[in-house]
Amino acid sequence: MTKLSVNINKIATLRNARGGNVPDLLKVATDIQSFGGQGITIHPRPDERHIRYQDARDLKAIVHTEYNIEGNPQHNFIDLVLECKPDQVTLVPDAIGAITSSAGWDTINNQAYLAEVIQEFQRNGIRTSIFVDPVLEMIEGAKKTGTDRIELYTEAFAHEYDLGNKNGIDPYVKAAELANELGLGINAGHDLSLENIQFFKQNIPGLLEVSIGHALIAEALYLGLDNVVNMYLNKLK
Ligand SMILES: CC(=O)[C@@H](O)[C@H](O)COP(=O)(O)O
Ligand SMILES: NCC(=O)COP(=O)(O)O
Repeated sequence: MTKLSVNINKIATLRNARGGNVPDLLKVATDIQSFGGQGITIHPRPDERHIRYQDARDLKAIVHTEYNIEGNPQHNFIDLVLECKPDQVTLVPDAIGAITSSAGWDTINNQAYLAEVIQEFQRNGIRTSIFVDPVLEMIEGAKKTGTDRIELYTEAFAHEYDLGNKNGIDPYVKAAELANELGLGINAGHDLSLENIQFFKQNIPGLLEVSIGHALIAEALYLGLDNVVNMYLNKLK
């Protein structure tokens, strides 16, 4: 089974545009779970342009499905995650001020650093996942960090799929096969959508979880949040 974790960054973007509490992030997270969403993902960025650190704390009491916090493990982020104790932390090598995530970890050059941070989270009972490109050396490197899971960075797949090129899945299939062989759990995310999710799910062996935000919230403008969550759940069966 592949779990759907809904990334609610864009709800916070909308809220922050007016400085009040509309839409109410905590209510949206509650509703997504009652609609069937199997997890909530947030990616607090250092400038707090969408998710604020206080949101991460407040969500702890609200998320009764799987709580996943993503981010670059700088000191403030590490402290926040250790305080919130989510079910899972996903480490992403974002540059400060990056518009969005744009690359996976170099798991070879950052191996010692990642291993140290991962151990700290695991000691605190938090499952770890690290964001990686579908490159075999990087999957092997991920294994050596001790992480529980990897998150395959799916932007390249989504881009190729949009262009009508289904071969864009090939590196992801090879990466997933290797991850399965090595005993790494597999998550995936970035630019997944109602258009491409079923093809991705059907081709990736052992896909445990997808986190989807940007497209899902945009689709909900036309189709409604309840409906969209259930459309994803059907495609992930
Ligand atoms: C790791 C990943 O691919 C997504 O979480 C992405 O980082 C979303 O962040 P933004 O909503 O800030 O674009
Ligand atoms: N980890 C990926 C994620 O949470 C959502 O990415 P996107 O759907 O907003 O591109």
